[in-house]
Amino acid sequence: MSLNGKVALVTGGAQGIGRAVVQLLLQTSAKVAMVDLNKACGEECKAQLDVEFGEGNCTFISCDVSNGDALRDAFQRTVDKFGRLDIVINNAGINNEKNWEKTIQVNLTSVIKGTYLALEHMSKEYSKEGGTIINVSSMAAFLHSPHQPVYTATKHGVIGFTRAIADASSQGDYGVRINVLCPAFVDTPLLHSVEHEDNMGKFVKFKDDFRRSMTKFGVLQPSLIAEGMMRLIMDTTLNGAVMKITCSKGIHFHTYEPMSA
Ligand SMILES: NC(=O)c1ccc[n+]([C@@H]2O[C@H](COP(=O)([O-])OP(=O)(O)OC[C@H]3O[C@@H](n4cnc5c(N)ncnc54)[C@H](O)[C@@H]3O)[C@@H](O)[C@H]2O)c1
Ligand SMILES: CCCCC[C@H](O)/C=C/C=C\C=C\C=C\[C@@H](O)[C@@H](O)CCCC(=O)O
Repeated sequence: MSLNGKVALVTGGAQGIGRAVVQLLLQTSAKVAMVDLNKACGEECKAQLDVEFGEGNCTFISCDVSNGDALRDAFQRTVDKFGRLDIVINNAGINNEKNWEKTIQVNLTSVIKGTYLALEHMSKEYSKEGGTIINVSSMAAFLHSPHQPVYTATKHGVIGFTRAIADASSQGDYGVRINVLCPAFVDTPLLHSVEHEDNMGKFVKFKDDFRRSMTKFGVLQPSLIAEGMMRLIMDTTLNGAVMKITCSKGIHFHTYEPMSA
């Protein structure tokens, strides 16, 4: 399994799930642009990856994905540095029910913008060579919690948008496969943010419910989510697929009823 000659851009790549996929992409010989808001974490992560994989394979771009101009610039800088773009993972996400408008901006609006920018750089519509996009949703889109109403809404939105744009890609012959990934609970710093009133506002009172769900359903490691992403990247038959990753069923796919009149 090699991605030699391929270039990937991963948002939220400095930590958690994003970091695990950056690592796996480098292991499979892709060049990677790690796009993240957290400059200190991003620079430290890049320094470690340079030691492990050699300089010149990974670049860190400091960027807030909710700033449209900065996100556009991050895509351009990736192509300027590595000469092309083949894989885009719109992964950056937050969990903030207090500043819920920001949650919509980061988790949904930026995923939509990231998808459109990816298409500008990869779609045959723009005379490019094709590629693949993964948008990160959550099992919260299937098993909601009273603790995270707006987070849940954004993750539903990511699935709806991704399935529709994937259809547009296949019908419009864009040459770009676009899929969505829904992890259950994953052991990352984000998961621990559910404990805090600064993030959760009045919904913090449901944190015991949330903790019970974590105990019931278990907590996954980021490396398994990266493995799921690699499958979405490699399997050229997949477009508009909704991959779920849970402790009970591992990596599997959601099935939808065919539409009837
Ligand atoms: N951890 C879980 O249990 C879990 C479960 C399902 C889905 N997810 C989703 O997976 C994705 C990654 O989450 P994680 O658990 O790795 O979180 P994390 O907080 O560990 O990492 C997220 C990364 O995104 C970056 N980021 C946040 N806001 C940003 C912004 N505006 N611009 C650029 N970068 C930004 C952070 O700096 C961080 O490096 C998110 O979309 C999240 O909703 C997480
Ligand atoms: C701040 C981060 C929040 C993360 C939210 C997280 O993604 C929410 C997960 C919610 C539920 C997970 C449930 C997992 C259940 C499975 O083990 C299984 O029982 C259900 C399988 C259903 C299916 O795959 O069809």
